[in-house]
Amino acid sequence: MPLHSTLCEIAIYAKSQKKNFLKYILAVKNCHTRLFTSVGSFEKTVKMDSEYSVITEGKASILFPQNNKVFYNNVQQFNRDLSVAAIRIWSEIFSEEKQKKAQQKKDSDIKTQCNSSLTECLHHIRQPSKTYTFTILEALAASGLRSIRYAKEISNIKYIVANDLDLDAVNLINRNVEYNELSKDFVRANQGDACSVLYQHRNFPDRFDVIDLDPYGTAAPFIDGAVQAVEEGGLLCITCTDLANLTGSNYPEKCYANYGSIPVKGEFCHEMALRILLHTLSTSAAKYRRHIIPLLCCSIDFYIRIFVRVVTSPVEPLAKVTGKNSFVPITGPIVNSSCEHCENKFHVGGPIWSHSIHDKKFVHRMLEHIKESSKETYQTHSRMLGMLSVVMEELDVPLFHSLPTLAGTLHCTNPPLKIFCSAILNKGYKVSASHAMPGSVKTDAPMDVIWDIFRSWIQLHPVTMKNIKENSPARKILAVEPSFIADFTIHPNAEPTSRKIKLVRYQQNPEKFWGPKARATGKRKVKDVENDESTEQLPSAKKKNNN
Ligand SMILES: C[S@@+](CC[C@H](N)C(=O)[O-])C[C@H]1O[C@@H](n2cnc3c(N)ncnc32)[C@H](O)[C@@H]1O
Repeated sequence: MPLHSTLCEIAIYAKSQKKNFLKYILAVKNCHTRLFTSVGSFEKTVKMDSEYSVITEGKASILFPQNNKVFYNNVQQFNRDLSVAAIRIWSEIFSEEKQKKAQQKKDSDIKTQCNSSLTECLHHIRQPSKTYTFTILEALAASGLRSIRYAKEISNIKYIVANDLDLDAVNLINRNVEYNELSKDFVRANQGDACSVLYQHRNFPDRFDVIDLDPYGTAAPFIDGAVQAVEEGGLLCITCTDLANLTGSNYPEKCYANYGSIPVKGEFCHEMALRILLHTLSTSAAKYRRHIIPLLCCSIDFYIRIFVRVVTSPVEPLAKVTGKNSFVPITGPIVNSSCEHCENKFHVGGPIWSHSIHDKKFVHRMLEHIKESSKETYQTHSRMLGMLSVVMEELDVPLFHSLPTLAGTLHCTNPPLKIFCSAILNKGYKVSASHAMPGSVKTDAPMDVIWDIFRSWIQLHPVTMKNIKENSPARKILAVEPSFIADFTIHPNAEPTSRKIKLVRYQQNPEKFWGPKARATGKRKVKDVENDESTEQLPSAKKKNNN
């Protein structure tokens, strides 16, 4: 039977079985070494001699070497879905800003022209508003999947440079561009060191409007180039997977060498990792009279991903402003060498970015866009909705507490999250969860209020003091009478809407052995702890070193 009629039969069968044609072909590839497929008017040859498999993600179908030589990690689909949505929303805002500027210029031109000629005036009024196109650099592009998704799923792109150091990767990008029927002028495969490419494009008008850095491990070597090569108001999208360094699981020197900051081990370490990366970006940008505006910064699975705008401005909010052009240095340190509550020694960490890590207006717009989109557009749709909803609810204060750790310090039972949050709210403070950890407590309540709530809790649920060592933090904290008795009555805002309506707030393990391609060591356990969050089922407190 001729090959093309065999293929037709396969296609009809695949359709009747609601199977993806290409995936189905893959399943029968062992029967055929060479298949011709026709997609629309485009005829292409797919070599199916077990060298390649086809992976479909979003609107892109990627030929991917079976021997896994060029990096593909399907668990990162959430990263790519989120990036498509973020770039889409950023590009709308970028275009609106440009249109507004153009409109202002037009208005002033009209004013001038109308004074001289009515025809000129009408000509100006009738000019349609321009659509702004933008450029993207994916500096470490591997198979080109991400660039091809951007090309197919985001409007108004002028062109994309998909760069990789590895020649095999560049050949594969070219093959995939062709396979997806995109022009090589639209998605331009380029072989080069990401740093060189960034430095070659650091001056106007060669800069890129969007730069995506998605390396193995740390993005630190590329940051200096990226903050220069991004256009005014442009977008940096950065992944770092070196969380062992950023969270202090390795030697702190490694993090200091890469990011100029010391990590602190603690339950908040993943948010601290985000703030360390933002600190590095902001200090790098400051060298070039630029500063960063974080739009969305997320701790996800085994990596962090941030979306940040870069603008030119000499202002760095480091000193106290006392008048126009007059500053005094900030004062400090604001703490002693040991803790006033438990008398333990303070550990030094940072410096970190202490301003907002999300722009809520941006996140809201992104969330609205995702709600209007379907699971076909974003296969990780429910997770996107869940995470961004938690981000929207997140309080704008740095870092957070973990209830089990606080309870562990005092050797008491975990207060249910809802009851503990109610006590904070009833005392007049704000509270939320953090997207970075299930069961987290983000609050503007000071530490003495937190310990007083625990002291009140312990009055209702006493601890066995004989089990607590002398001179332990627990003894010191519990020796103090609470300055108020906490009100544990359930507060109407103690349960966030995202939990009430049962969104996927925190991710379950996406698949067996998930993580960075080289299996992570000491990786975080991320499980769906929705139930854990609501009542007493929080992860049990670690009985550690405190007594
Ligand atoms: C994690 S993969 C990129 C995955 C890709 N962004 C995606 O979403 O599918 C990292 C890639 O960076 C490339 N690479 C490593 N060092 C590089 C450098 N200095 N310049 C350019 N590419 C580099 C590797 O060859 C590899 O293909």
